[in-house]
Amino acid sequence: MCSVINRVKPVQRALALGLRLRTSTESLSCTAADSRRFCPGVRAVLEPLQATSRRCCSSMASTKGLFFRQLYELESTTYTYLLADTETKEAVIIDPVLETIDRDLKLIHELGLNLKVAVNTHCHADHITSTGLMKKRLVGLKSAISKFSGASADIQLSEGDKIKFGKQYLTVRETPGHTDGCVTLVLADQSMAFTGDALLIRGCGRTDFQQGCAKTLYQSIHEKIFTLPDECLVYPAHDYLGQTVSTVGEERKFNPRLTKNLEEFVNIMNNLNLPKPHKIDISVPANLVCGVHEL
Ligand SMILES: N[C@@H](CCC(=O)N[C@@H](CSS)C(=O)NCC(=O)O)C(=O)O
Ligand SMILES: [Fe+2]
Repeated sequence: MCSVINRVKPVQRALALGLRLRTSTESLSCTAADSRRFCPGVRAVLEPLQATSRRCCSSMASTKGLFFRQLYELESTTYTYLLADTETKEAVIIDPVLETIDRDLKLIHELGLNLKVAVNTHCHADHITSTGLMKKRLVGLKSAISKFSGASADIQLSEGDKIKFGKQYLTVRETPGHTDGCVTLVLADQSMAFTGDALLIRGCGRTDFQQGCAKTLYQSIHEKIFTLPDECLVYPAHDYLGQTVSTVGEERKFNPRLTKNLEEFVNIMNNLNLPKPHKIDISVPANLVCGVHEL
């Protein structure tokens, strides 16, 4: 019994801290097999942890028929997400970065995917999107961004729109506050939310440029993201501490900014005193035209 408790406690600690667990097969599979032999009290602790571990693997999908991959761009610390219908091979890419276009297109080609839409969660200030260049390289690809972003794209998104790929789709939830044109993209079964720079893991997007507004961001996150199921996985556009994924439940409980009341939140956001993103002056104008100067 003691040795079992000793194995469970680090897992609980890791979950409480929001750290990524290794996959169930690596860290919990033997205990899953063993768990049937444990007393009900131990099983009650262990089994939800095994389920969470399976769900929290940052690059796997638990939705049937969904391919999912989290990709990373080193310089701007950006996460790009590739999702596809495993049957039809239709795919969507979220927040692709210019520097990693060759890597992303190679992967799409190797996997035999038919990329339908390249979507930006907002007009990024810290890096240049690859959506415009991708359109030049992939026939039929459409770019998408919020109609409130001020940026040009083939598809101007607004609240409730669906981005379809095969039998799967993402629903658009407008989550302004970091910028006017920020959207969160939610998978049909609400198991995953791509929050851009609105909600970050244990943080949130800054509100001191690009029409940022702390009050608006607070309302967006509480009304449009924290109303999703607790188990919904949160995939942000950036993480500066190496964290890859969180959940709505975790962020509701542990996010040091969003657990405050509105007044305290506004005060925190108005006193972040962050330096401007070093590429802001080239990124914003470029991203207003999908990262290229003619579409
Ligand atoms: N050092 C980076 C920029 C870092 C930064 O400002 N990140 C933004 C998201 S990208 S617009 C942000 O909202 N950060 C919130 C925070 O609390 O860190 C660079 O020079 O590019
Ligand atoms: Fe941003």
